[in-house]
Amino acid sequence: MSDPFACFGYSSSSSGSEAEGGCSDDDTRLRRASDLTEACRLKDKSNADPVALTPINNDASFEMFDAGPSGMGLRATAPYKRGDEVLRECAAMRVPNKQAATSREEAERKHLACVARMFDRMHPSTQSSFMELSSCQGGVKTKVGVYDTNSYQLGGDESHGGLFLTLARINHSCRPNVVHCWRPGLQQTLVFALRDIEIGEELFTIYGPSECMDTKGRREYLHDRFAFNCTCEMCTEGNNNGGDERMLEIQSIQNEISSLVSIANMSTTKAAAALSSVKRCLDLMDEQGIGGGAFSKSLLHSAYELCLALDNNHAAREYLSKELAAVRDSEGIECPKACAIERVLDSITVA
Ligand SMILES: C[S@@+](CC[C@H](N)C(=O)[O-])C[C@H]1O[C@@H](n2cnc3c(N)ncnc32)[C@H](O)[C@@H]1O
Repeated sequence: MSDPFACFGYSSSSSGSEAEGGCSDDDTRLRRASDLTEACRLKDKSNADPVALTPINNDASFEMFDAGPSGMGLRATAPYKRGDEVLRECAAMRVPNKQAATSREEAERKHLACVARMFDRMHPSTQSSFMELSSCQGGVKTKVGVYDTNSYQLGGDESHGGLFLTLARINHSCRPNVVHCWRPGLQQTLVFALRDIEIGEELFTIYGPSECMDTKGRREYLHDRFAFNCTCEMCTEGNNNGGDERMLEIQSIQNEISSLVSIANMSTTKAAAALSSVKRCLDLMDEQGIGGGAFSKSLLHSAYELCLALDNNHAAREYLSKELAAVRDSEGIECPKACAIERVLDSITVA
């Protein structure tokens, strides 16, 4: 899977170097305690007796169900508040993304051999859970087909991918209600609620693309990259409520903001214009239902920098506080990035 937030200078799959920065993942306070020691009991497709599927949270507040055209999915069995931790999980399999090869065929052969080797190392019960997962490659289900359909990037450098047996059951939405985040310090992927979620609501993360696109662009991207026709709420709405126009305007503002080179040395007029674009973009994201922390934190950071350039420390502080809330909600309360922002917040003087 790709990293939908990488283009914002943020990575959903990496929180950067977690060994540094004074906040250890060991003392991360969880809003929802979790432990990987017990098997979770999830319901099978027929809705018959719950079946033990994969080693995940022993207090998981979700279950697996038949989500219709998108296959199996996970839905909430308890309400979540924005920022709640939904899941944390270790990879059942890790595979390097790029291996030295002289041709595409050789690279594919090596990839296939690596997945097969890693599969052989897994416990037989993990092997069966792995083979129960879906595959976007038609015909006979293969190990590599299952891996390629369900794996996520581990970290922003994209050197390795990993397959998580429970995360793999979360379907995609272009308007997700959860966000996943690889935490190198924990060597786990964590999933957080992007907004309040009610009992019975399906959990959706975002597989990509990393930039805002209209329905046609997103559908093409998802089809090319993951071989499915997206049936999510936003794609079904299309431009009914002006969604496509909003997404294209958001994309254009994001491009404009990311092309700003040195905010610190910018003229006041330019900085003020850029700040009003950022505000417009944040409003559009809210209207489009993608205003959750994972999407907005990079823009909030730009707004903070622009306010500093405009010598408005008060507003800078407000934007940085909002960014901190967004980071905590989407990466964890005491993730290293949140700790770093806290230190900067403390250093901003307001007259
Ligand atoms: C990582 S798996 C998700 C879990 C899967 N539905 C299952 O039954 O195990 C990805 C696959 O789910 C399906 N899927 C996920 N999100 C979808 C969406 N928005 N629209 C249509 N199919 C989707 C596609 O078949 C895709 O290849």
